[in-house]
Amino acid sequence: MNLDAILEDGLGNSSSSSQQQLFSKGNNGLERMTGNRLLMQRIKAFFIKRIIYSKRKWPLIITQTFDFLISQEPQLVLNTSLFPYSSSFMKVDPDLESLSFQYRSLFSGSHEVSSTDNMTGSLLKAAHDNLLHYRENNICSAEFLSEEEANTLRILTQTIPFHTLGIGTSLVTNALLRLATNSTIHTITTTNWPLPPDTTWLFSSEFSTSSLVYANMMPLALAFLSASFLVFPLQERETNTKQVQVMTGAPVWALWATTFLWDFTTYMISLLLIYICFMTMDPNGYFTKGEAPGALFLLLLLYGWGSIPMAYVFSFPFQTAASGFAVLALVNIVAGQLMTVVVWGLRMAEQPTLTTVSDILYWATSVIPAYPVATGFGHIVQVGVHNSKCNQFNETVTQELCKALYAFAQDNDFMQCCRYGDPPLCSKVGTGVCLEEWSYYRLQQPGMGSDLLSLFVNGIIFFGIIVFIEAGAPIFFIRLWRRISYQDRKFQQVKPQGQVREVDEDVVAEADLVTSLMTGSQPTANTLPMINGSVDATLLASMLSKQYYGCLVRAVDNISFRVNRGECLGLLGVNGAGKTTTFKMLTGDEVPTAGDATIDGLSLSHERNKFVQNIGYCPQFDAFLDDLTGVEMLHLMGRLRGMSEAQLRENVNSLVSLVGLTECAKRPSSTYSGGNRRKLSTALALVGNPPLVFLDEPTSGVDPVSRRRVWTAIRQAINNGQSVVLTSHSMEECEALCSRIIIMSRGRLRCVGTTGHLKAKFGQGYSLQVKLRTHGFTQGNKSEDEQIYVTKVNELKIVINYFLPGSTLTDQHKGMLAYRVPISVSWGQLFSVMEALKAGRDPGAATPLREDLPLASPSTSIVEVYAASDTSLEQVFLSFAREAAMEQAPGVPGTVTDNSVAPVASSASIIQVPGTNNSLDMYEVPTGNQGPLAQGESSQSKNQDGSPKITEL
Ligand SMILES: Nc1ncnc2c1ncn2[C@@H]1O[C@H](COP(=O)(O)OP(=O)(O)OP(=O)(O)O)[C@@H](O)[C@H]1O
Repeated sequence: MNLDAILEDGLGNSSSSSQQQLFSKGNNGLERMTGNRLLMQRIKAFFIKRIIYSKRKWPLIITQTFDFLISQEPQLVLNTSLFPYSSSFMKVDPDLESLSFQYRSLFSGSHEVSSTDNMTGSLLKAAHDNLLHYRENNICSAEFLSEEEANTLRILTQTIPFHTLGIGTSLVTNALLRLATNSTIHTITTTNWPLPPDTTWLFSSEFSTSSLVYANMMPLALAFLSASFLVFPLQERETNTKQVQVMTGAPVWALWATTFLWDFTTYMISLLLIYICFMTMDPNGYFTKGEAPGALFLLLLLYGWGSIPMAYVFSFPFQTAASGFAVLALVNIVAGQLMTVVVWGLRMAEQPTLTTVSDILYWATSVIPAYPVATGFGHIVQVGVHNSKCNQFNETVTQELCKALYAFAQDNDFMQCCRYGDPPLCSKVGTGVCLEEWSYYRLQQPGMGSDLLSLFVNGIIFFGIIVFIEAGAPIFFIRLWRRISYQDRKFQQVKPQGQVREVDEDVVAEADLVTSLMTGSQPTANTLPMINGSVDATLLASMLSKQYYGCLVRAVDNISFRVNRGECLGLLGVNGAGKTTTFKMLTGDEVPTAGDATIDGLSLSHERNKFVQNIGYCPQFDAFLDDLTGVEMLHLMGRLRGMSEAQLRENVNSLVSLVGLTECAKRPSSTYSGGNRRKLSTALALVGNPPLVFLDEPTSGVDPVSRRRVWTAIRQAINNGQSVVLTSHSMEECEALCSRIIIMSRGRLRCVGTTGHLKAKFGQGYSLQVKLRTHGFTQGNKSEDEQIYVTKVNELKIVINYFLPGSTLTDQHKGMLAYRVPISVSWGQLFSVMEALKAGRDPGAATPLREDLPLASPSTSIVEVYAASDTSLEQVFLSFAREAAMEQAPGVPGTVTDNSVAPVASSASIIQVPGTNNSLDMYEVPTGNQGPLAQGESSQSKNQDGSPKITEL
């Protein structure tokens, strides 16, 4: 089976009858793997994910692998050919004509040398004539001066172009060589080659500039390589993909272990390439002689062990891969380059205080792997330099040299290398010290033992930090801090914002029921009507609250509810009501400030991991890896949930066709439209049939046809016995799917019950929507039209209140009025009044005529069209939303936005209407913007039967 087949289908049809005992009958009739087989399947799923990701992200992998090559520098030969057109001057005293002749012979072709008696004058004139040409082409001039004591050869070089000093020196030395040999055959070539430098320092000092160069250049390359390992875990965390994977019950250590193994394997490829380069391109032999190759390999290996988990730790605090990568690369560069120079510089000063500071900095910076690897490179070079001091010449030359030095210069350092003779020659000289080779691994500097140890410890520390974070230690410390700092008590004292509302009796009864189910106590009389037979609840959420750090208001305030088995519970509320926060607490993403929840007895606060394993979660923002296709993501989640390959294929295929993803299922999800991404998120929550499914706005942005397909998938899950909690801003969706609904407002539960119950309780009567004509009353006079519109709207309100007694204005915009009409008004009455108004007729034709009414005079009707319907869930929802808006800004009408219309009185307004018998009638018009009818009507505005109060004067 090829790789693609494995990637798509997993390990193929490996389940056989003999393996059946490895499965357990899970929820909803699906068999789930258990024990080691499940663990192996999950590890396999994680690896497949990384293979696919790496396959799609090949540019990143290539960059990771070849990143170190950026540090290679070519060598540069310094001669006049670097400047195509040079012109310079030469001043020659008569005694040095022959030398100057040789000098001039080094210039040919486009290079020009002019003789002068006044060098300064000539240079100034050249600069004055053409400054640009002077700066860029007058690279070096020379003076050959014959003076009394000695002849002087002076070179005057430009400072702006690079390498002029080197070129000038090369010209002069070659002129001298030609003069000395009287031939043009021999030349001295001058090169500039920053890495590696020449070897003249070999005998001068233990400290080598070359080792500093290595210590600086290699970490630069490695800084980016190791920082790149942060990208994948950060993406997984940031997109919530990690959370949904862990919620399947897959052990988080397996996730990290597979991530590390994969990254380390990738790193090993880079390591081997770096290693081969060192072994093949090492002219000085620092890394190829003796123990050096082994030491280098170990250093690079341990750098991977230390730096990869450090990248993982850095993936936690950042929100985007770009910022995390940049900061980590910077930290690596500062530790690996800047600190190396600082520590070595302080040590070079050879002052006790500075040496102590340098030692402290050395150990402090060693916690960042970039530093020990940098010093490790330096130490390899230093030890190599030390060990090869005596290997500069072959045996014969060394012995001859030693004899000569022993005779004439016993204090020469090279005497340390004279180890032949008995006793060895080196032991007989004044210093009495024979050079001993150092081990690369010794702990004493410049051995690299301490560097290797630091890297090893780094790995353990960073893995320890990951374990610490994943074990929930931060949560533990947050709770501890809350307890120590009395935050819990302060939380209890926080008063809910806005006015304190009466709590609905159903909400109280639901909370009582949850408490009695959680504690096993007897249900109270309140709850008995809610228990229709026995209660079989999957989820119980009890007194959950969340107060975000630094916020005065609780995002969720003491809510209790249950979700029955095989039930779809709708969680409704306006933006910011606290729905997502509720989901986040129940999925372990946020820690509740107070309260607890259980799923089949597993407690959120005590068994968080086991609790969340039962949940399939479709978060508000899509949680999947964009580089994987829909099918690959579904396979990943199914495998993590322990499905066998055969069941998985079937389940995935059916979900893909159910939600309508067939066309794009095999494309990377980065190419999906917004609606298709939501469909995939829903399918991911449903795959593997988890017992409880949280769907946070699953169909936002999904077209109406596809939405119904998603509904079918959700209904199928409910029919399977799965429980679903759904948030949606589509009331149609909630009515179609949910058997019970809870409405949240400003963090609190406002009502709970079946849709029928909520409509009956909070939405009595009908809803009437009237679309108004806003112009066309005059012959195009806009301001007159406006005035007539305002008058007519006010008249219409009076008429509706009169002919449809008890109607309440619930909403008003320019061009629209919305009323709630009580049941006491019959459908027939409603339609005949509205039809008359629409036709511009007097509604008196349908009811006893009152000639004094303002609309009785014939004119163009303001009613363009109207619609009347039974109260919908949306209207119940809107009434709560309006109530919340009014609470937020008391005194400001919730949704009345039509400033052109005279505002509806805040409690009741009195409008005078001319009467037929010269008497004045006064109508009290009830205010719009009231809460749900069940919360009580204004006694001022209504009679007891609900009709408008009319007072005749
Ligand atoms: N991380 C946070 N820090 C501080 N406040 C937050 C945080 N997350 C949410 N909130 C606040 O908590 C309240 C509830 O937010 P939440 O996202 O739960 O609402 P919601 O009902 O899901 O809204 P929507 O329908 O827009 O998704 C809001 O006032 C929000 O500003």
